[in-house]
Amino acid sequence: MTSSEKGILIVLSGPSGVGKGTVCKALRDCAPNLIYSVSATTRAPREGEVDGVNYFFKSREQFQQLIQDNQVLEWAEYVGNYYGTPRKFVEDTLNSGKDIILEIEVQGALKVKKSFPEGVFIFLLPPSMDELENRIVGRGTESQEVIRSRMSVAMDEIRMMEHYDYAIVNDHVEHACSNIQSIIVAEHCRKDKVVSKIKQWMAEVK
Ligand SMILES: Nc1nc2c(ncn2[C@@H]2O[C@H](COP(=O)(O)OP(=O)(O)O)[C@@H](O)[C@H]2O)c(=O)[nH]1
Ligand SMILES: Nc1ncnc2c1ncn2[C@@H]1O[C@H](COP(=O)(O)OP(=O)(O)O)[C@@H](O)[C@H]1O
Repeated sequence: MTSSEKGILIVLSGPSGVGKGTVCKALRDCAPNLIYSVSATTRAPREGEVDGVNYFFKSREQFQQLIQDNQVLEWAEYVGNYYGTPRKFVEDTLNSGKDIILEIEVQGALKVKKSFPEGVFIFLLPPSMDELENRIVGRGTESQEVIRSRMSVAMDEIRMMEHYDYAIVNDHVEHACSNIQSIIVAEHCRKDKVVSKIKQWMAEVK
């Protein structure tokens, strides 16, 4: 790949508890070249979460400063907290020709679509709403009240699925993972991705 070829920007969304984090973790094995964007958030860290690895944990004031300094590509408020994608890391990764995945909620994804219409937008669905609730309760990281809010947001999020290019049901993590991998492979085979290379060959033949 020449350095003039940009990487692919992949956006993965889906309701809380559907398994986005679990699938992304599994993707690290099956798609080792994929780069992960680490978001900034004002949400408190969950047990085991590490600053700079899972999120950059910020105060509300620090987050507002990031917005003011134009350092986030997009940001959104989700169930009382701010979440945003650091801009520079995404741009540098794409410019270096590497693919990057953003695991972000729907409002943010729609903002990214405006600035990166060529991005690939994937929505992760639960096998059923009951299973979604089982997963979010089973994870044991949120209070009953937060779970209720997240379940009600989930319905609105699923309605926004029409804005995405692909929908994947996370029945089994391995299936979801290999489907995402197949999408990435297919996107690399898009003719507009290879057309510049072909033009170069043609010019050399002349
Ligand atoms: N817009 C936006 N959403 C984000 C970002 N980072 C994470 N999110 C989303 O914020 C929502 C809440 O994330 P989190 O509190 O980690 O809960 P979880 O999805 O249940 O693990 C999820 O839908 C994430 O995909 C970001 O940088 N921007
Ligand atoms: N395909 C799956 N089958 C069963 N459980 C799953 C599956 N994917 C994820 N889970 C479980 O669901 C819970 C929520 O997953 P998580 O990755 O934290 O979701 P999200 O990041 O979308 O909020 C976790 O306990 C996880 O182990």
